[in-house]
Amino acid sequence: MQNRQVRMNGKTNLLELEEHMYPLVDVETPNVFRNLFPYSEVPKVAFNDRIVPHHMPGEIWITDTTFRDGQQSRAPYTTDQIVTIFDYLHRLGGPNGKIRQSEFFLYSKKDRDAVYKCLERGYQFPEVTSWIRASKKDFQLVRDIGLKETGILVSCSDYHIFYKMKMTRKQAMEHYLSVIRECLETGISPRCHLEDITRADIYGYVIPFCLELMRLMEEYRIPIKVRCCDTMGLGVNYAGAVIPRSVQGIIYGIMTHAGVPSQLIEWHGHNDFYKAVSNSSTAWLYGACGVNCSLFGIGERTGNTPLEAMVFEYGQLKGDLGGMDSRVITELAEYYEKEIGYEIPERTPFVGKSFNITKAGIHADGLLKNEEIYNIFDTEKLLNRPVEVSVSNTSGLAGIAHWINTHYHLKGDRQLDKNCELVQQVKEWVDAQYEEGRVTDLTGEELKRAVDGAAGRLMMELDIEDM
Ligand SMILES: CC(C)C(=O)C(=O)O
Repeated sequence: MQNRQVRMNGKTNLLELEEHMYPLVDVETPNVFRNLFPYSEVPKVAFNDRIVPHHMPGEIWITDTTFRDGQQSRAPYTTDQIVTIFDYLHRLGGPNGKIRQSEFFLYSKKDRDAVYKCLERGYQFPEVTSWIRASKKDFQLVRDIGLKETGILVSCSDYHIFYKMKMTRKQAMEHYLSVIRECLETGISPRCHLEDITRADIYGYVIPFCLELMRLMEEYRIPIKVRCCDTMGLGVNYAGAVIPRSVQGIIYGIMTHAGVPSQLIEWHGHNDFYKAVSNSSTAWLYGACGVNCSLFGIGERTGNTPLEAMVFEYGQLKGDLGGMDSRVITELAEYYEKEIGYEIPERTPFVGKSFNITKAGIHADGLLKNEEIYNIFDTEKLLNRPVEVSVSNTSGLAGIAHWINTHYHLKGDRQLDKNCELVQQVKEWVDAQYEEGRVTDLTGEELKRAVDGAAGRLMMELDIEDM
């Protein structure tokens, strides 16, 4: 056992690093954890009931990969679109830089133009960072552009080391360390993307490798980040699950046994098993300061951790939004739909058209009495999206009354009661539509015409301000 001091950002952490306890285990044949990943069967979760303590850092943040992993899986954005989205991210992240960084490709002239334009904005946050091929020429490029940090791919499972790179663990480790050394020599801070960490040998490869990274960090006095990439979305957050699938087990090992400080640990999730959000929150809870996300979760296959979801995870874990302006999420959703032509599935939390629309009449009745009964929070205040009802054959009088009150901004004693004559007349019209065989919801335009018609017949002034 050996004591070692690691100094970061002027602070000194005395770490008792068990350096000799975690030598590289240079196996002859790949360990693909067949017991957990039988391939022709569903993956398995095994438990050893080792409980990892919570260790949420005082400050946590979000980093963005909309323009890297996000863009890998869709048609490229134009330079103008990138700059506009970057502006939105800046506003969303607020003055405390809760959206701390955004990463960009530097491959083509178009990629670099976008970087220059975003840098010209002069924002402190999100900090522009890069993703490159790991070569001396590209490190120089990062430096010439004026960036401080770059992502480097250091795939860590035997699936990648043996099958893709055709190397042994020792060869892969030596190769990565020489590339990272080159990066440090250029004065650029490396962000090491440990691809496929949830299928990697954590104590036989990942921790020995991270120990080496921490040695290099001491030698060069340049921060080295460790990004834990759950490439196939296989991470789980169940208490007592075994590594490499246990998110908390991975974070704990890297922090405690490899001595990587929390501010240099990031989680990058994928949503193959619907776990991207809960795994990212788990990474925060157990010691990672950063979670890497993309807007609306757009990313490879089933996507990445949706950035907008982590805004609300942040709020729930920390007690407030830390200065983030969550209403910008709605502006971004509108921008994606109208300007980029990306259709957000309507039931997507926080941004889909239906996320706070209730259809059942019985729920609408509750909403009419008090909107808190059927709304997750004040969606009008936090997202500029008032709770709504959509009108169909099941909406009933309450649903129709709620629709009119919302769409005509009728508040307080101007609100219509579900039993009033106007609501009854509109309901008769709605019922007639479905008796004639209609099977779809009524559109806002159709309802507005029906309401205006009924109000005219009743010579009623709704005294409204239309939406
Ligand atoms: C390419 C790697 C770094 C990645 O994004 C992932 O593992 O998901």
